[in-house]
Amino acid sequence: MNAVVEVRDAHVVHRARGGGVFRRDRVYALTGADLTVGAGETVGVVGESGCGKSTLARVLVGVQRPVAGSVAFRGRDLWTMPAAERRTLVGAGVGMVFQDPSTALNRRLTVRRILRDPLDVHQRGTRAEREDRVRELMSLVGLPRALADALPGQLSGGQRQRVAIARALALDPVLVVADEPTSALDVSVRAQILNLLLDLKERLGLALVFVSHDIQTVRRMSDRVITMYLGRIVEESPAGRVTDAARHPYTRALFSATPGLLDPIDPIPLSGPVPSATRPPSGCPFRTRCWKADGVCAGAMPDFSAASRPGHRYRCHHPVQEDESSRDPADPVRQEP
Ligand SMILES: Nc1ncnc2c1ncn2[C@@H]1O[C@H](COP(=O)(O)OP(=O)(O)OP(=O)(O)O)[C@@H](O)[C@H]1O
Repeated sequence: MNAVVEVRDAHVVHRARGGGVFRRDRVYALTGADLTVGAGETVGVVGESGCGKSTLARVLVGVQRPVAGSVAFRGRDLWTMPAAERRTLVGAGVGMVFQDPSTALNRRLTVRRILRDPLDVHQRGTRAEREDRVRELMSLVGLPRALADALPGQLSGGQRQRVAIARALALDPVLVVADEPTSALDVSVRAQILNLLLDLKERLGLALVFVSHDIQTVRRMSDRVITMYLGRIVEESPAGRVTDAARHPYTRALFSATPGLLDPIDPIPLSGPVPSATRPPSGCPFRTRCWKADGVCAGAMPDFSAASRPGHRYRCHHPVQEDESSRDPADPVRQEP
């Protein structure tokens, strides 16, 4: 695989929010993350709220420095190069699309200025060429030219997200990272924005990392699905088979709870809350909610095992069998953190 970005054993630890200067709690937002995104592929990232999806996205685009581990963009280690070089390399090579275009766009700038800004900052072409590029970008994302002088507040939510996507594409990136790009939009325009992203990805040969709570959408959009739980990547599987071939109990449970599957599977209810990211359980972090967990799971987080299909791997001591359709009826054995 021709790698665009490679994250190796990345850890991100935050100081817990609130609690004043004497509070020393640490939030383990990302632990030992390994991920390679290849040229032209779409990688979906799923997991419950707070599991570290956005943190992983921020690490991928070089705005969050891991406390340990490495991030290489097109083969170059981002955190050993000077900051200015990193900003130029990532600024031109990666586009980022955020959840809420109302806050991601400067309210005082016209569409034209918003789209010209990255071209000005990176000094791309002459002024006339930049204006041409702005028109080209607007047409690429299906925005009428008449909107060039509009302010974000004069646009609909869908149009604003089109502007945000056009801005992300301004410098011809090789990778676009979209973090919940449709969750702030009306249901009626979500499909249009998703189709636009897929269409652009195909036309421009982009790699796309797609972070979403919407598991069905991730499955439809992606070549590969990454499942995260409490700061860890627990499974990586080809998207087409994720509902029936996933081996990690958490991936199975997550997808089983998704309405609207073509082939519905028996729902696997997860009991109990997600443990705190300030005090993750020892061993496998999912063990406190897992019906398969035993003492082994409390001891250590297993390394990745390769499943039978290429591109499919998981970290679990007691993986679900591929033909195991539902939760084991035996009483769940849950371990205390
Ligand atoms: N700047 C920060 N300071 C302290 N804790 C943080 C910070 N950013 C994230 N966290 C914590 O790190 C963990 C991972 O957060 P992250 O936003 O990556 O999760 P997420 O899966 O994207 O969540 P959501 O789906 O709700 O957006 C959470 O426990 C979150 O509260």
